[in-house]
Amino acid sequence: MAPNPRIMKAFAAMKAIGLQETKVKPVLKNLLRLYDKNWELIEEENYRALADAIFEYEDSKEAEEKETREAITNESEPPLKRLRRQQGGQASTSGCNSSPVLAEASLKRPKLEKNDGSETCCTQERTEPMQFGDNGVDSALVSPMTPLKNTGKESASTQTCPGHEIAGPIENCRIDERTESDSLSPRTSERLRGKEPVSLETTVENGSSSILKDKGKEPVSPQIALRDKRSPSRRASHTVCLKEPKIEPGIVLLPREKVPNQRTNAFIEPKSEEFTDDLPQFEVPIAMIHPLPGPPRNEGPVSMNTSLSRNVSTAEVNGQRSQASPSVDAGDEDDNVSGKVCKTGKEHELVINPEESSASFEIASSPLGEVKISLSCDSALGQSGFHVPSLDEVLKMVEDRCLKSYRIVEPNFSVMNLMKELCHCFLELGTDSMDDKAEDGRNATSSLDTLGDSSMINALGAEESSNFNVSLGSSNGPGNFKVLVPQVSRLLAMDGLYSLDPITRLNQKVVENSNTERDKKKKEANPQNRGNSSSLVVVQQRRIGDMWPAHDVNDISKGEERVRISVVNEFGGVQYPPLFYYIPQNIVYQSGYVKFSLARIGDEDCCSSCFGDCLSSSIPCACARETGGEFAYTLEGRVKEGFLDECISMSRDPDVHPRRVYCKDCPLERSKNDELADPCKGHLVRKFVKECWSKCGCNKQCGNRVVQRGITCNLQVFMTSEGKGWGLRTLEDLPKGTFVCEYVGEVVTNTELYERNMQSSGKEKHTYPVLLDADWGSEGVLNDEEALCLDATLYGNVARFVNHRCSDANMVEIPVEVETPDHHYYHLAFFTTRNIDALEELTWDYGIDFDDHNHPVKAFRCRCGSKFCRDMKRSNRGKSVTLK
Ligand SMILES: C[S@@+](CC[C@H](N)C(=O)[O-])C[C@H]1O[C@@H](n2cnc3c(N)ncnc32)[C@H](O)[C@@H]1O
Repeated sequence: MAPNPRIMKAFAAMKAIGLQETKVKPVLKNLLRLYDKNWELIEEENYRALADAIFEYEDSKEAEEKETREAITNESEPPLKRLRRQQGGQASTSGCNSSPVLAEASLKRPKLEKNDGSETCCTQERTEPMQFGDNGVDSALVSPMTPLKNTGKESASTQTCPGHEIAGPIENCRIDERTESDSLSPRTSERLRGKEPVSLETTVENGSSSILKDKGKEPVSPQIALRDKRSPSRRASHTVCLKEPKIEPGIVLLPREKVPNQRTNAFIEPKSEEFTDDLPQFEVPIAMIHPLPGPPRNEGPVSMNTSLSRNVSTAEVNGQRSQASPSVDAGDEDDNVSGKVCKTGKEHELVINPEESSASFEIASSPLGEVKISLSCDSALGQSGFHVPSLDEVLKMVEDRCLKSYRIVEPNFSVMNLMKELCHCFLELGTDSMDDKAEDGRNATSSLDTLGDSSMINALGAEESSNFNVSLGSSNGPGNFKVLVPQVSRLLAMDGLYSLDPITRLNQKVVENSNTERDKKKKEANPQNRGNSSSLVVVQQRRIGDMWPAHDVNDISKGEERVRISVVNEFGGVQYPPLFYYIPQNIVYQSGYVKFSLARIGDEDCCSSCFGDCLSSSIPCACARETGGEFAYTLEGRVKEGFLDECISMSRDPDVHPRRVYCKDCPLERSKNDELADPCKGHLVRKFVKECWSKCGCNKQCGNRVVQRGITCNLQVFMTSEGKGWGLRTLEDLPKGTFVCEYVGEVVTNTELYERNMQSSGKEKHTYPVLLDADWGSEGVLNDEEALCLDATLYGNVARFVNHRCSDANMVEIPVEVETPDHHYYHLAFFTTRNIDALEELTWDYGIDFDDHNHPVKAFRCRCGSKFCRDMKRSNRGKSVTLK
């Protein structure tokens, strides 16, 4: 590609004032991005903006280096940046302390467009550093702006793209990682869409972005679509071979236009940021959460028409104004309502007499929002042998009756929730504006103590205001059912959360005992162990605009998995994750080409003559071909150590794995800066596991069918303490190599993902797309309509809660072939990288390069707590704070 004359001019201008290209290039890149490639702004006043920016950058870099030096001196430890370079593959797997770090979303956009132009991609095994550079921009490889992008694991030159030197047909330089296995049994060459599997041709259209991942420590994979903003005459054609399947979760593909500030940040990023332990607003749901409309006000046998201004409330029963209950104090004449003013004069009470004259129903709230419900029923009076039944019994019976009588289809319906709903409605109706305290609502804490102190006074007292108490009346009196709800802010409705999480209280105990009573913790944390009180603790989350399914905190999978997966927040605040639909298997959204058919599975890709369990056969069947003629799984259903270790090493220390594909013009790099793209850093050739499937003769329990049988571990979604938002943990000890879960989501094309991101606000804190790029290098030309991603934002499984951990994550992702030998679509499965104790958080390395300041959008600030954390500034800040 001919050097851009404007770039050359800029370099020349800067050279004239003593600034070398190496310093100029990264800053220029960012400036171009910042100014949307408006060269005029850069060229103005003899490149003043550029010069200023370079000096500013130099200053901030100097300050940062100073800070780092100080931290190193203080701690007698090598800088984490170095650790990252040197120890990526030797990460410790235990004893990681959690230094809190802030999080932020990392946003990218995919667009790989097909090009029928020149072949610009090559794939090859790289052992020698190769030189690059014909356009005067290669100096970026050693740019100060990206000191760690090249990681030190390999010299700058080793990352340079050979493409400029390697001409000729792609076939000549492409590598097929399945050579060995193919020699055992020819791999099907059939390709979806009828394309020859010889090259991946991608037209990267300028003026837009595309990024997926740049681990910094390893090659990157393209995740970004490139939208054409250029004139056709300026389009560049690039053929790209991609073979690096490192998946990028937590990276969402967003149009650059939506993140102008982040672009700005990227430019000035080298300055350290203020450390704060404030929790980021993780609870901002991924999906738009609208304020809930008030629940139906005129439904059911009792219609309440309340008009609450200050202490005023009225009630009608079946259209008639209610009679004051015996408890009503008629002294509230000023308000001219039938209601009670308590001694404090600050409570109002709504009294409804059901049709039975002998029953009364009371609901009251204090100015602080505490709500009391009291149902008095004297029909038992005079009946001999009356005893007070247990609350559980009563609730169960009522629920059974309600389910039958009112044809309630929601299996998680509970009276307690009904009562809570009542309280919420009362609060909602009695409050002027829902908007004022929307934020507070996120922090509202509540819990359920079904057997706790029944004293209404205590329950309403300030100290106890976070308890939810239920009690029955005295044994010799009428059944008097009282539900006290403290300040459960109606504002929780903003998040669709009626936050009466019963598990919270149990788990508060877990926290208290965290160091000493692990077994007890396990028991308490697992709602499956909580005996028959579970009927009380199913919390029904309200629907948002009728669009969203409620979460069931006892089992977020709602029975879709073989095990229940509970949800807990031990810290109060929002009790439920953002709403999404739980799906146990990937589902195609619309255009993704995922076609399974038996006809596509050749004899060499299945074991039709097998019977029972393939693993028990002395000769491995055809399904072991993909893994070199040996099954990847042990008889216990774990990934074999050797295979696993190789996958782990590939993830942690990719540089020791030379098998890569290199793009001549890497779309990922172009996505960062399409005019001054860095050379491709190479894409790892990944190892697949192949499982038996329907065309195989074995049975479902065959040892070579692990991922397809789904989750079997006891898992729990929990609120992390480090500020990473929700996370996933195990409730049982897991040996190394255990399959935990698959990353499940909607199968979307890059184009669809791009379109989604165009519509997103760009403010999402958590992001959930992952690229299925593990086999791109062998797929020939993939354009955006063909390249697939998994998006777990709206539809997903528990894997969407797995947080990132730098380098020493306790899970690794392995691509798994199940239904189709074509690796265009595959399953992404998580296996443990070591023995994991119950209650440990499950993590995986997203492969984010936190130092890549060239990214148009910054990654979240990492709070992984690993001593190998690659988010340098975050880590250093954490340390300096610790030292104080
Ligand atoms: C796939 S989601 C993981 C679940 C997420 N924590 C939640 O609450 O839904 C990825 C997002 O989690 C957050 N996250 C994951 N790992 C993190 C880490 N080590 N530090 C800070 N935030 C993290 C980031 O916001 C990221 O975009």
